[in-house]
Amino acid sequence: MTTPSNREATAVVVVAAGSGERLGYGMPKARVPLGGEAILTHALRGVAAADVARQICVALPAGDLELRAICEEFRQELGTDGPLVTVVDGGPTRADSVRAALEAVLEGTNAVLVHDAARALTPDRVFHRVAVALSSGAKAVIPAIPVVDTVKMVAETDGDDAGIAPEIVTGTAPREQLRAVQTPQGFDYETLLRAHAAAAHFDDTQSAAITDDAMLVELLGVRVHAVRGASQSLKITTPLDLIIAEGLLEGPLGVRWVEG
Ligand SMILES: Nc1ccn([C@@H]2O[C@H](COP(=O)(O)OP(=O)(O)OP(=O)(O)O)[C@@H](O)[C@H]2O)c(=O)n1
Ligand SMILES: C[C@](O)(CO)[C@H](O)COP(=O)(O)O
Repeated sequence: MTTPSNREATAVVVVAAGSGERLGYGMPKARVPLGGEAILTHALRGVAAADVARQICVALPAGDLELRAICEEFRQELGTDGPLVTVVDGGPTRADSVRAALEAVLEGTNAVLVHDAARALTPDRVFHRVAVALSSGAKAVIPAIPVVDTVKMVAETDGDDAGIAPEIVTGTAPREQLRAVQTPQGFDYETLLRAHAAAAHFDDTQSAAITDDAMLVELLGVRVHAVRGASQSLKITTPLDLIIAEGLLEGPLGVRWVEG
């Protein structure tokens, strides 16, 4: 495997400030137990194991002392040799949380990987593919996997059809051109700062339409490269995802069963 060469100027931003509404545990998702430990602990271990950065900057729900304690325990677990772990208060949207963390990266940082804590089982090789592409000159890199379902566009049904079904199909997307996009997403630091600065002025509708960092960079006209992601990097969003993640951890081969 090619080794990323820019570790000393790289930071990984871990966004963990979400509320976890769809998971429905009544607590921030980063705190929800997975295999007996918090989702955030798994995510941080994955980032540290990949060893692509000198700093991990974690965005947490403001005032969440339990998650702060989890970060502190993780610092102790790493000891003095590991990356610097810093914590910031996240914001009301994912993009706000990313922005808050970007302001806290170390002087001299020129590359940032933005990672969802919710993708707690992301394997090293995905971090490496992203970091290597960045070191090779990309300004923006995302991990992506082929889409297995047929994807259609729909609209709310009106007129004569309204009594039949709530939605009507308006088109079918060409599946061979579609990819399901994951994190960590890697960026040239200045480019990502510029992209987020532009988005800070979006109205509520525009902000709601921003679902990842690469979209903001695309809006600047910067080329975004895609490397291979992994099914194992699933975003723990619903109760079913948590069951799958537990299964990955506890299965006979643990998380090692997975595809390349
Ligand atoms: N204001 C926010 C919202 C989301 N996130 C983070 O962004 C990642 C992806 O978000 P998602 O999976 O949607 O998490 P939640 O917002 O917690 O989920 P939900 O929408 O179900 O509440 C998660 O690691 C989440 O913690 C964040 O840091 N700050
Ligand atoms: C960034 C992301 O994980 C890429 O797939 C995803 O868009 C986050 O979406 P969410 O609705 O904030 O979970």
